[in-house]
Amino acid sequence: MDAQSAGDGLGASSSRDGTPTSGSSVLVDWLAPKAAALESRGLTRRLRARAAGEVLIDLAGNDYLGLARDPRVVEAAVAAVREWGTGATASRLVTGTTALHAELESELAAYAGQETGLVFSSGYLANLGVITALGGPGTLLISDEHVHASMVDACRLSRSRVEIAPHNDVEAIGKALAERNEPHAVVLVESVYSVLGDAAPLPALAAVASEYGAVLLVDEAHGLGVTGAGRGSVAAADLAGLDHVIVTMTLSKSLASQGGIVLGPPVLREHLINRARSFIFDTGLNPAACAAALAALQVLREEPDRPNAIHTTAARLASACGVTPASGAVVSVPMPSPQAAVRAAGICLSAGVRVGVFRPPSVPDGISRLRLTAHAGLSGPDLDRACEVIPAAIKEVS
Ligand SMILES: Cc1ncc(COP(=O)(O)O)c(C=O)c1O
Repeated sequence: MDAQSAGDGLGASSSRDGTPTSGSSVLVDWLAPKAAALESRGLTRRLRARAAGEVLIDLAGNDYLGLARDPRVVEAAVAAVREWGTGATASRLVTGTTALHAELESELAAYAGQETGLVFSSGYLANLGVITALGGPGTLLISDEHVHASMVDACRLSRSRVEIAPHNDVEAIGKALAERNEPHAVVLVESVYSVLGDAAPLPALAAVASEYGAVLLVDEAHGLGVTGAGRGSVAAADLAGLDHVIVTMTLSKSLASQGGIVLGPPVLREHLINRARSFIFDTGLNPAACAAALAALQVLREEPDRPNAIHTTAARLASACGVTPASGAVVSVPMPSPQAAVRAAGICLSAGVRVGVFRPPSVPDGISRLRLTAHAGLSGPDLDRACEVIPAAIKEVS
């Protein structure tokens, strides 16, 4: 294509010599109609920067155990910066593995009852890494319809055949496993679902996976620090350490840090070190994040009652909003429309209570929701206030 015809293709946004004309550009012409379409459906997302020192009752963040500002966790991160510097300096396979990464992997594996762990720089990348490393033409991936976007994206990247199973439908999963032609299969679920807040039937899933020679991958992003007295739902169901049950976790919720981990037998860890592209080609997790997660884990070991406060708070919030009690920290309140969800959240915010809003495409069933996260650190008066403000806001917009 010559310069002249390339210029013709630019349309109204550029002059014929390619210089941009005012008021229009290639990107504006391309993206503004998309933005307008989102806006008309009430689905525009906006960033809101938190101000330092802002005082709000927080039911939107995922600091479930209230450890993000715990002095023990903060000091551990600060000490790690002094000791190791501000970054990991390279990928894990080059210079990005420190003694803190190794310690975190063995501590977290031991805590969750697993043989080994491999730390990634986020939970998203942990899911991406393990699923693409196990996936490929000889592997069937069966995914619950409500799994997190990181698992959905991993399925898309994996080059595997993918079957989407109805939510928590063990029979459908069994059927897909029985009818497959692939030698290998992985079933993808969350222990506690991040949007609905309900739990997966793990014992039945592990049994059906075992019956058909498949692997069960459980994302414990919302289980760690919450279910099974903190150790997660896989440990609570006595499935930890089984050869065919593997786990991913994020360090960014209960452990008040950042990062992710894959837990399972040594043969899996070895395979991931050699095959998981989001491990190999990514800079290692910041050592300070490892130190914070280790310190939070230590608090969890020393204060095993901490997760109980999450459950009592979640139960109060669910009852105040008239919804089913949650299996973990996430209380999910269906709303009549995305616009109503956003308005209700706005009313709560002006009354000093921050709640989460989930709208399509973040909700697999298309139903917009308020998402309330129960925190162990919430004081009695703050919880009372939240239980007044949120139902009133829901009533006002419904
Ligand atoms: C179920 C689930 N898996 C994975 C992730 C991704 O974890 P991270 O935020 O560490 O990337 C999240 C977090 O939002 C999640 O809710």
